[in-house]
Amino acid sequence: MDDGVQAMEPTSVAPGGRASGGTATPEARHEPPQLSVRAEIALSWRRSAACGIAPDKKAELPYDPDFDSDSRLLRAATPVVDRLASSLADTPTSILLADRQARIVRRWVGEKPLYSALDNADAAPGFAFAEEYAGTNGLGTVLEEARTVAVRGEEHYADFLRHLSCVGVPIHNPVTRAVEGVLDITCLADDYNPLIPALLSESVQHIETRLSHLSSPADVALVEAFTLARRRHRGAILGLNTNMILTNPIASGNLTPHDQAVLWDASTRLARNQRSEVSVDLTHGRYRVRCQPVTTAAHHPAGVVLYLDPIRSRHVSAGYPPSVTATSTGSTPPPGRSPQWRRVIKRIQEVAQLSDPVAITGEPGTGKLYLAEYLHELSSPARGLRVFNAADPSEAATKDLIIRVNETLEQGDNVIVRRIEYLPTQAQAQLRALAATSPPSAPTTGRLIVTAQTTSHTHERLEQALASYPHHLWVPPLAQHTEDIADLTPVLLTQLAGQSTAHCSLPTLQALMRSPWPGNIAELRDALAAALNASDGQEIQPHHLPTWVLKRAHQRRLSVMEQSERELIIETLASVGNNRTQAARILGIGRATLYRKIRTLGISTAQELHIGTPV
Ligand SMILES: Nc1ncnc2c1ncn2[C@@H]1O[C@H](COP(=O)(O)OP(=O)(O)OP(=O)(O)O)[C@@H](O)[C@H]1O
Repeated sequence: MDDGVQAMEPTSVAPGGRASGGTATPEARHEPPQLSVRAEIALSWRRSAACGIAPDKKAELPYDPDFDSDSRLLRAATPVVDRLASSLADTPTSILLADRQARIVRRWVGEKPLYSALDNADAAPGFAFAEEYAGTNGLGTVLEEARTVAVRGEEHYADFLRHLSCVGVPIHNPVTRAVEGVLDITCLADDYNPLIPALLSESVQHIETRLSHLSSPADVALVEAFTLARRRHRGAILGLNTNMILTNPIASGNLTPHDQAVLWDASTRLARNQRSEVSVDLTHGRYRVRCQPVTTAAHHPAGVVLYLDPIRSRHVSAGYPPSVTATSTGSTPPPGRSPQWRRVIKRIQEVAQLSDPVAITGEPGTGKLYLAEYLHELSSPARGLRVFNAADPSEAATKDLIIRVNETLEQGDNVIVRRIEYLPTQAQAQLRALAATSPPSAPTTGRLIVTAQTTSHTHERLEQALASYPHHLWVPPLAQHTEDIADLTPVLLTQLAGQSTAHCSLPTLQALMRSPWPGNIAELRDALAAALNASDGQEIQPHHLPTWVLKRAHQRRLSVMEQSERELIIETLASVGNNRTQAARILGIGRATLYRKIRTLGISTAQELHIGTPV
């Protein structure tokens, strides 16, 4: 009988030491014969093996019971599945509803004995069955394949699921066509009924219709505008709002998540400056970006459609002038492609051709030392480099410091003196005098570079001292070049993790770009260090970021009242591990009110707290 599952040619396979077909035994699984399994199962086994899943060990599935019980998926699915469940009551079947992370958000169980079979397999609300944790199964594999999949008994990759058979059907968002979740029927392995897929498909159709009625007017307006734009424009197009990102094939093939974050930032700046066009450097070159704001029928903002047209090829414009590329100097330019940052790099590049002393100033943590070291590498990499810190009490004996700086310069090594604002006026004058006596004409003498923290309150004497250096470079605060955060984060994460496996998801980058960063790059680095710690070292999601970052990263100007309410909610959620039931109780409001506030105060729209799917 046609069971509604796409027919597949059998394949001979034994992935991960896994035997196949209905004859596998625990022993045979370790020394498997090459048997035939359906191709989709074989593929899934290969993925499971590649994830390092041990078939004979019970998987440690991620467990998070604190999901949004009022999510759009649950609201759309519950009445439909209630009806299906009542028609299946007293049958040996259960129905599972999972979100797009393959986490079970609700289950309906027919006959009572099935409870223990499901519980033994952790098939209960809160547990996530993504393939990377659970191996081949009727939830995670459906999400991987984005289509209906049946997994019968021994087709499961892991032993702890082999007493069950299941079929999962993906639930698509009718507006975006993205998969929103999975509806699954699970039964004991021998109770599999080939009618199940058809039964599920019908229910899923009803759920999708209900989802379309629940879609936000903003999402519907954006999808409509994007669909229209697709027909008219041959190049890359993006549709963006805080809930979703839509791309045509040219855009999805060419844009990295970083590019998407850069474009998101560009569109925000365009809106702020009421401009409609900007040039942006992306991974594959420079693009002219035109921005079309989209509104709902009621004239509320719904997002933007961005049209991208290439200006030059990657070879000409790599975001940096060719003369500062890694190959020309042996050093990598500090990351960033904003006009402000490029100006800094260009100045360093110019100054690197000379050997005069240089003063680098800026707010705390803007990367002055990093740039000073880069200047050293660009100008005279063969020389040694010594860094002195005037703020360090152990180096504060200024007389010694001046002597040691002098000696080092005379030896021909370059010197960086950090935080010279800590030096007494007289010592600053001595340092300046040293600078004056290390002339460009003395090729054997090292180069002096000083850095100082300056703010709007910087003392006039320090200003004068700095002005007397032949070259004075000012480093802009990070708030003035937040678009560079997309380029900075991978470099900072590599600095922190020692390797480049970790990366930020787009919502995380969006949250980072919305933050004001009074402590500049040093503070961004601290935030990423904390996030890295909280994550699994792979993908950093907004909920991994420290709450102080999230608190600042609001999207719209809130009133003072709203702002303090927002902070209170974030703090309360953080204090109870993001458990919304507890948070609502502490705050003395109902859960539904809390969800509404989370949404209206812009806490969850970028999944900042990982407290459910944005709606
Ligand atoms: N452009 C950059 N790219 C990558 N990492 C950077 C960059 N700028 C700064 N960092 C990192 O950020 C941290 C702070 O930078 P740095 O010490 O250079 O700041 P600073 O302005 O000299 O600080 P201070 O104001 O305390 O003197 C360092 O860990 C540094 O490695």
